[in-house]
This record gives sequence, structure tokens and C-alpha cells, in this order.
Amino acid sequence: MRLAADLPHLVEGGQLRQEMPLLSIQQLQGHRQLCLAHAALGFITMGYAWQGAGRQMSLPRALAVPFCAISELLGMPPILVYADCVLANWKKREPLGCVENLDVLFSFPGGESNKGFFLVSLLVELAAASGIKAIPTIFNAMLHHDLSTLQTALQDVAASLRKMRDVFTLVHKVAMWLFLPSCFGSSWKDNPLMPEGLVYEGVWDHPRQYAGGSAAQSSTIQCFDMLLGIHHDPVDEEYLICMRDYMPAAHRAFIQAVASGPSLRQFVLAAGDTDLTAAFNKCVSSLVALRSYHIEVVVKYITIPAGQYQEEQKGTGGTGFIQFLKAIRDNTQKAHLAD
Ligand code: HEM
Repeated sequence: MRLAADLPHLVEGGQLRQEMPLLSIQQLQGHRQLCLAHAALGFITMGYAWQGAGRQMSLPRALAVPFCAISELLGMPPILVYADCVLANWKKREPLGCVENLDVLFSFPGGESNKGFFLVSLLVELAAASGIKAIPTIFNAMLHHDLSTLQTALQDVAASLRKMRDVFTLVHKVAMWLFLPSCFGSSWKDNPLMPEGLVYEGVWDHPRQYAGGSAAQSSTIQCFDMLLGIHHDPVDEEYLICMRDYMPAAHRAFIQAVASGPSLRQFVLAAGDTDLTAAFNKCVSSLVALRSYHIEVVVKYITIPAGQYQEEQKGTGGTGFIQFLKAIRDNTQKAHLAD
């Protein structure tokens, strides 16, 4: 925890390559401590791998052994993921503080910019919570053919999606960066700088490849896609499904459960109820609005500055991302039901 909390300073001073003891994970108790340890080791690993100009092709035992053991327990890969940077990476500045009083536990050099990205994403996640909580209610209401409860729950989902978009606007208060923090998006998958991947010493004999962090690893929007029966072009869908491997295991299982449950779309179509159809369509249009706003943010803070600096326009996950994001938004739009 001390190393992870001091990361920006250690990386800047080139001091993250000194010896560190091999710590046992035996004393970690419960899910929360495991998540915190995954985040701390994820940050240290990124700092270690990308510190200075030289790339490290292998991760020493002291990091690799506990990181892989914890990752296996959590069902997550041994690389820094969105859940580490956002869901596990916050504290209240004061014990009784409100959400505006949040701070991160860990960050990279260039602190304020990645801190802002992590905290705004956290608030967007929080806004999604009421919509996610409505999902079991929706399935129960379908089971009992309770149209009125179903309509109210769909209104909760739409309200939650609207709130996610509203909270997203906070990004303009914190967006002092030009590109996403490089350490967060760095990967050792399909990366010419580390063509073989990274060796996890003391764990596997051969190098492993893992993708870098991206908000596409958020489970929130995929939950809503599955709920509303929204499908994307095969290559895009393959990428989104691949991102599920980088989510907490319980999130992955929840998305899968929503996807394999009874079809909400078919239910609403079969019910032929005008108000219910309108409530369903409101969810779709709120998700379209959220995705459109997300595109605006990406254009403003990544595409335009990247163009100005004549950088290669690639996503944090290595995709031609504006085209990808627009296709996904347009397929969302197509999910509207006829009135
Ligand atoms: C705050 C600034 C943000 C920026 C600059 C940003 C940037 C990007 C980029 C470049 C992609 C393309 C794919 C990739 O690189 O992996 C992407 C995809 C995605 N982002 Fe963000 N993102 C931001 C915030 C968020 C937040 C807060 C969420 C949701 C909680 C989110 C959810 C997603 C999702 C779900 C995708 C996959 C495409 C989709 O399903 O629409 N992003 N983002």
C-alpha cells in the first residue's frame, strides 16, 4: 500500500526498481481486501513495467506471485483493470464527506488528470447503480406479468441512464489532460513494444498477453445493452465480450445472467401496451444520449488533441475508436420499438 500510494513520486524518481519482499496473501481477509490488493499490485505493476524509457519484459516474483494469486481468487486478469482504477480506487476526504468530497487512493505521474478521469467515472458508475438495481425487479415483473411494476422499473432505468449522462458533464471540470493516462491504457497484448507479452516470474514459464485498461471494461453499459436486447456488429461485439474478461467475476456473471434471461424486448412487444413501449423506448433513447455524449467527450479530449499532435488515432484498447463508438451508438438507436 505504501509503494502504491507513493507511485507517482517513485516512478518520477526512477526508484521503483529496487528490491521488494515477497509478501504472502494469507492475511488478506474478504473480498474488499482482495480488491484493494489487486488495485495496489496493479498500479505498482504498471509503474514497474512502464517506468522510464526502458520496457520491462518480466515482472519480478515479488509482484508476480501475489498478483497472480489474488487475480485467480477474484477471477480477474493480473493487469490493472478499470475496476481497480475506479471501483476500488476511492476514499472520502473526511469520514462523513459526500460524493464531491472524494479522492483517489492511487494515481500515476501526472496525477490530477488521471485522478479526474477515475473520479468522474466513479460518479457515472454510482449513477448507474439505481438502474442496475431495477433489473431484478424487471425480471420479477415479467415473471408475474405485472405491467405496472415493469413500467415503473423501466422508468428507473431511464432515469439512471439520464443521471449517468448528467454526471458525465463533470468531466469538463476535471479534463485538463489531452490523452488518457498512458499507464492505464498500456497493455502487453498485441503491443509491438512487448511482442511476446510479459513474463510473470515464478508463476508461468511463458509470457502472457493482457489488454490495457479502458472504460469499456465497465459492466454498467453492457448490463443495459443485454437488458434491452441491443446487439452490435460482430467485430464490435467480440471486443465488448472480450472486455468482460477484465471485469470483476460477479459483474461478468451478472451480465451473462441478464443476457440469458427472458427477453424484455419480446415481452414488451407481446404486451402491446403503449405506455410500456414508451417506457422501453425511453431507456433506449437515454442510452443513445449517453453514448452520444460519450463520443463528444472522446472527440474533445482525445481525437482533437491527438490530431493536433499528429498522433496515431488508436483507442486505449487498440481500436479505431470513433468509428467503433458511432457504430455502437447507431446500433443502440436501432433498438427502438415501433409505437
Ligand atoms: C471520461 C472520459 C472518457 C474517455 C476519454 C473515454 C474514452 C473511451 C474510448 C477511447 C473508448 C473506445 C474503446 C477503447 O478504447 O477501449 C471508450 C469505450 C467505452 N467507454 Fe469510455 N471513456 C470515458 C469515460 C467513460 C465512462 C465514465 C464510461 C462508463 C462508465 C465509459 C464507458 C465506455 C464503454 C462502455 C465503452 C465501449 C463502447 C460502448 O459500449 O459504448 N467511458 N471510451
